[in-house]
Amino acid sequence: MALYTTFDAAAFTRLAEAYGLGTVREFTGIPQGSINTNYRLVTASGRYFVRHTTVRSAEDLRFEAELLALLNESHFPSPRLVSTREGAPFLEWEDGRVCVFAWLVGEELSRERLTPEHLEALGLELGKLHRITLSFGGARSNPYGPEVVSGWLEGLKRNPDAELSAIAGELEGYLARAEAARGGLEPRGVIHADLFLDNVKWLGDRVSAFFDFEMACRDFYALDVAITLNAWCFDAGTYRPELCRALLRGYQVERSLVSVERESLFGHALFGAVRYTASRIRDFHLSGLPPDKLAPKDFRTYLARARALSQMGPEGLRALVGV
Ligand SMILES: Nc1ncnc2c1ncn2[C@@H]1O[C@H](COP(=O)(O)OP(=O)(O)O)[C@@H](O)[C@H]1O
Ligand SMILES: N[C@@H](CCOP(=O)(O)O)C(=O)O
Repeated sequence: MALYTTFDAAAFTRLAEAYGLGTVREFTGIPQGSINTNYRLVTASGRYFVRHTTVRSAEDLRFEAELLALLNESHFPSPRLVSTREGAPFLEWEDGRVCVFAWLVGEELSRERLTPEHLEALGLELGKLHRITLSFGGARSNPYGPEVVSGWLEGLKRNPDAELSAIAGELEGYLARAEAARGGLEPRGVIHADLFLDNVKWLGDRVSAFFDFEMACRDFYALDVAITLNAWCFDAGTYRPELCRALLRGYQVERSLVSVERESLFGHALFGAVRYTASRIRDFHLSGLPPDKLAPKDFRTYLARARALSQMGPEGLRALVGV
């Protein structure tokens, strides 16, 4: 979320009043995240995660709130969104919209600690998410689909930094290859769309929550699997086969990939690698915020994924992940 805006005690007092949270005790900015401003808020009634957005629409926030309500009802490990006193899922506040979540317990895992057991558990929960949300009626298309990513690359090609401009050209080639290798009549439904290490809390070896559902939308299930694979199973320039296989093993306990999804996995992974290389260049590399306000995320590690995928090709990826 980062810290794009600073809020003072008076603003948090107004917020606590609107939500009925009791007296404000402390509030601290959180530099992690990307496009929102986040705070940890402690009041007389407990600890909360406060997310202020200037980007998301009321419809986006309603989709997220309704999805979280279904996940909570289904006992899926997910955040509890706190409603305002008037029962609304968000509030127009400080020139944007704010959501308040109960503070989550657990810890985020670092890459060095990941084991196949973690990936199997993660895959299982991702499969459950896809299964549970079959009954969800909300509509939201992917805000970061191929047309949007292509527009980002167009813009980056005009960047005065020759290296960035050359990378944008390289990414356009990967995007075209990805688009040719995915899609068609693939199963679609509700996906998280941003399942990175810093969006999952763990209690021991158990997933205690998937969170940050702000990018959740309707798109290909296999894209969610591929985004997760890229995020969790690539380290020091290479995909780790034992982690990839464990992720797919866990996922398929809940939901088997159909043949067209196995074939498209490469296209989704390459698309995901391009999309996150480009968004990291835009949101982090070019942001201008110092690290105490925006914890940096390296676009080169995503470029490395795109290059590795491009080299291995569809059959190489299928062999690697065992599908
Ligand atoms: N409900 C929560 N409880 C505790 N910590 C949270 C909660 N939501 C987010 N965080 C922390 O804040 C960080 C940034 O949140 P995140 O939702 O990923 O931001 P962004 O949407 O900007 O990427 C997370 O990595 C996590 O450490
Ligand atoms: N997960 C993305 C950036 C989006 O930030 P998040 O904090 O909302 O996950 C990345 O790592 O590039």
